Amino acid sequence: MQSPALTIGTRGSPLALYQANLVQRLICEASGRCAEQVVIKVLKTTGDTIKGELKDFGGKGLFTRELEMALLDGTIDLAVHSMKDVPTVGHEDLVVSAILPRADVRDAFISVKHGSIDDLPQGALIGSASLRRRAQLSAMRPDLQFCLLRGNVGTRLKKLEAGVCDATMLACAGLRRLEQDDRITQAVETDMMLPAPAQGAIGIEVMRNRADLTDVLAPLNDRSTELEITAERAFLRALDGNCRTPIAALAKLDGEHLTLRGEILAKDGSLRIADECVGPVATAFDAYDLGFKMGASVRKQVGGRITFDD
Ligand SMILES: NCc1[nH]cc(CCC(=O)O)c1CC(=O)O
Repeated sequence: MQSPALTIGTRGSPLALYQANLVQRLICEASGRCAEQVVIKVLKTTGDTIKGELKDFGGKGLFTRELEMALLDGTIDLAVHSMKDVPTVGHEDLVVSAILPRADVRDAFISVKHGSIDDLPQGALIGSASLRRRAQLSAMRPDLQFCLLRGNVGTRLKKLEAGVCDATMLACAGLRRLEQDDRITQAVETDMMLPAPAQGAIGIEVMRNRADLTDVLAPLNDRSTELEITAERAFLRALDGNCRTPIAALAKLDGEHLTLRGEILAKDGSLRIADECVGPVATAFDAYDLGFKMGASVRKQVGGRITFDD
């Protein structure tokens, strides 16, 4: 008997569409379904229609909320997300049930005139809406100035070329997926700039009660990436639920051991508290525990020195 068609919900940006197409292809390969049995449905999300600063719109779940509503009302069977955009506290009826192998986790520095962050002239203008990137750059270079550079990756690169700002920062992973990685001026090493929790990872969210999808999705899950981003997101969860605080985290699984690095910064970069820990991790629970404990410990170290908006 032929199984009913599965519907993948996605945002309409080129990056989201690429990611949905990738998931469609992987599901077909793993389950032997043909492409007609796995259809892609494009949904508009709030994050795609607003123009101002993300944090002014209650940043939480901006890019994922509509897809989650569509999962809950049965419009779609699977939602494909950049895990970086997925809030750490989710709906109780939903679950992220597969994480694809992670791409390049680094941030990319992109500029027409300047070869690297270190080469930027005094007072250079950086186009970025990301609180984390602004804070990290300010910590390195307090002279830098910032402006908003919103829109999808293509739009941002066009604005940069038009001279709206001196440089911008984007995730290497997204640029690679859009075959725009030849635009990367400097792939910034993670010891210079720690990425956002879950940067570079794609996740597939479904209704928790869809046991029928377990067999379809299990082959797509990458265990190392799953454990790494679980620790990173637990660190984030212990510190902030609103994506209004500059927080970075990166975990690396090496055999049975997970190394987690994390940091929180004041928005203007004037204070940066970083931590690192290593522990044996066999399950996602272990990874969560390790991340959450480090987050709680950093929260203590912060004391009252950084304002949390939650
Ligand atoms: N917040 C937008 C967003 N969500 C995921 C990515 C890139 C791909 C990824 O990190 O998986 C981007 C753009 C960017 O930061 O450059």
